Amino acid sequence: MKESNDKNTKAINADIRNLWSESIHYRDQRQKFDKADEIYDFIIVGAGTAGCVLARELIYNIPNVNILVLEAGPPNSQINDLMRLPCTFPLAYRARMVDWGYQTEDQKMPSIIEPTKVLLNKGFPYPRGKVIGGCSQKADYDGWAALGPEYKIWDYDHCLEAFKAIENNARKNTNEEFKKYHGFNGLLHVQDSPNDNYEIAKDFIKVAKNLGIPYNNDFNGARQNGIGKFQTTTQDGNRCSLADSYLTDALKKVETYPPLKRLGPPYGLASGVAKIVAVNVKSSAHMLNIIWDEEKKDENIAIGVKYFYDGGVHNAFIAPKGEVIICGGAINSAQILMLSGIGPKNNLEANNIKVRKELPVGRNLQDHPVCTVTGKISIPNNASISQFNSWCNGFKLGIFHKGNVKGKFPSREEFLNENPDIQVYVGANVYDPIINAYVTKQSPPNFETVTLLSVLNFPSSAGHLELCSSNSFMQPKIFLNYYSKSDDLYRMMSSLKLSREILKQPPLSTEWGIKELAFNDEFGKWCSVDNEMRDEDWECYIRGKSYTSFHPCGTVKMAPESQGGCVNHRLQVYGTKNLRVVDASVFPIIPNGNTNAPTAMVAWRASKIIKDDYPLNSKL
Ligand SMILES: Cc1cc2nc3c(=O)[nH]c(=O)nc-3n(C[C@H](O)[C@H](O)[C@H](O)COP(=O)(O)OP(=O)(O)OC[C@H]3O[C@@H](n4cnc5c(N)ncnc54)[C@H](O)[C@@H]3O)c2cc1C
Repeated sequence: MKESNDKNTKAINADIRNLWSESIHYRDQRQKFDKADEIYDFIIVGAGTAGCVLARELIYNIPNVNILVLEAGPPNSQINDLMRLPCTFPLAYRARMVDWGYQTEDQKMPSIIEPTKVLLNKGFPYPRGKVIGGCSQKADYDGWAALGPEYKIWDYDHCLEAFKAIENNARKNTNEEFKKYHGFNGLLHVQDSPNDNYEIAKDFIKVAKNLGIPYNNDFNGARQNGIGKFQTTTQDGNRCSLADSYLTDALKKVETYPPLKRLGPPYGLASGVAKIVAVNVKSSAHMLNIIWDEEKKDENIAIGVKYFYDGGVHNAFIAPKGEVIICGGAINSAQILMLSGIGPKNNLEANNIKVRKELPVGRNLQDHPVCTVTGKISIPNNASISQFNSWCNGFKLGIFHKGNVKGKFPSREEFLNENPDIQVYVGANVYDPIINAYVTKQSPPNFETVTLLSVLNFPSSAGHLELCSSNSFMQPKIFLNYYSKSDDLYRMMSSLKLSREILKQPPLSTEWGIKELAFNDEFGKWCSVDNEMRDEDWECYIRGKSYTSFHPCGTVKMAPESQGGCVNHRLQVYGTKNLRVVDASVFPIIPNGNTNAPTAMVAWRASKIIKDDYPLNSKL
């Protein structure tokens, strides 16, 4: 008898699952909910990296909950392969539909080399994914843990456990050392670049070796310095979105609680007898602000969210024990809190927003600035051209080194230092905005380029955000403050000097005929004397050509309140109840590497914390 009941329940669940996935497939989320239906255990705002991981981990690990995920952008299926190919993603983020279209502010700054002069950091487009799916060092996370005794849950060992839990590394024949640092059963797919055994890559490695840069076959292992091939978050050569993996998996769980009995054909589901245990994703649903419990005004209890969807404003509420979890990314999470009355007093009052809790939300904006050196290739024979073209599929090689704080060419010790602070991407016909603008104007482009793109992985400078309206559709002002601290400028300068030197070395300069571009030619004139770049020329070059590596974070800093924190070690917003922020905005210190995996790591760790707090809440 029990067995037949179980079978019935399974059949019903399968039916519900099919209906559910069909409705998601057609984005048919337009059914009207009445207020009673708009109650969820968790409301997650934002289906980017963090939101997708969190939704999946919560639905599988906390029994019998339902989750609403609100995402302002469209489902990622709408832009298909543009998003998925490693080489075309720069085109995807220019697609208005999937980008918030942000722009950073122009900033005048005193020159560091010649303090009497004022130089301009020009504003530039600041892409932030608006779509479903929207390597670090030990020292990074031990730095987080050093914020206080209770922050130990964010030390390197805890974070490594989370990194390994989310990773699905496809490398074959791995040794014990590799297994110490990598996971093989998670949903974040990671693989070596396919078909990357190109002669030009080998020549870059040879040149680097001659300059004293060691080879590194795993930047995400024990040691980060050296030159080597990147592993990327791709599966079968396509970029791997967390929506494809984590959110899709989350949507597979659809059950009822308590389990339903089949009452009669076709489904016989009596209304009101059960709750659907599932993740409900609403795309094109823009959260406006938090709904607070007005009866207990002083306690700042979040009870739900207000959002714009399907042409109207809707409310969604949380059930007892429930939480609102903001995963809107470093710009939007800060903006959402500020719009809801949590932030710097002056800025909120200037925008007629009632201050509920004064916190430095939007400060501590950290990012990895990028600057490039590009060379033009004169391919010696046709065979190499085709080989070169196939190498153009994204960035293949990385060089990690310590930058020189006096701006000099890095020393051998700096190459051997195992805590590098600069990452150089090497790629062909890739993203150098100035050169690309010229090359793409020509049809077909009449030359090939190779770009070395230096990223300041551990910047000292921090920027901030400012709200300029209480309208949630208006972008906040973004002040990046790149190179406001001198060591940032000098370290970047040292890396660009290295890149320039690499391109001058044979066989790159001889067999590949590489000649640097845009230092003193029709594409750019930066040398004030002959072909020499003096430090003042480098400063103008760096301020004039730098842009973002798309890694903003830190604007809702996790730290004790006395140290400028906005959320505590459990990611709860100070001075509020039922409200957490889980995404790149909580990083207290920017990770010394790309930010996607660390964000997924934070979300995975947060899911454990939220699970631990869930039964505790119920006793209150
Ligand atoms: C073009 C580009 C390329 C990148 N490439 C890499 C890379 O190669 N490697 C790497 O490691 N990192 C890369 N990054 C960085 C990485 O994507 C981010 O660090 C990571 O996505 C941050 O995750 P998040 O969850 O904090 O925010 P996001 O992934 O940005 O997610 C936030 C989500 O919240 C939604 N949202 C915001 N506000 C609202 C609202 N009011 N209502 C509803 N929904 C809202 C947004 O639309 C978005 O989907 C790249 C970023 C960009 C923009």
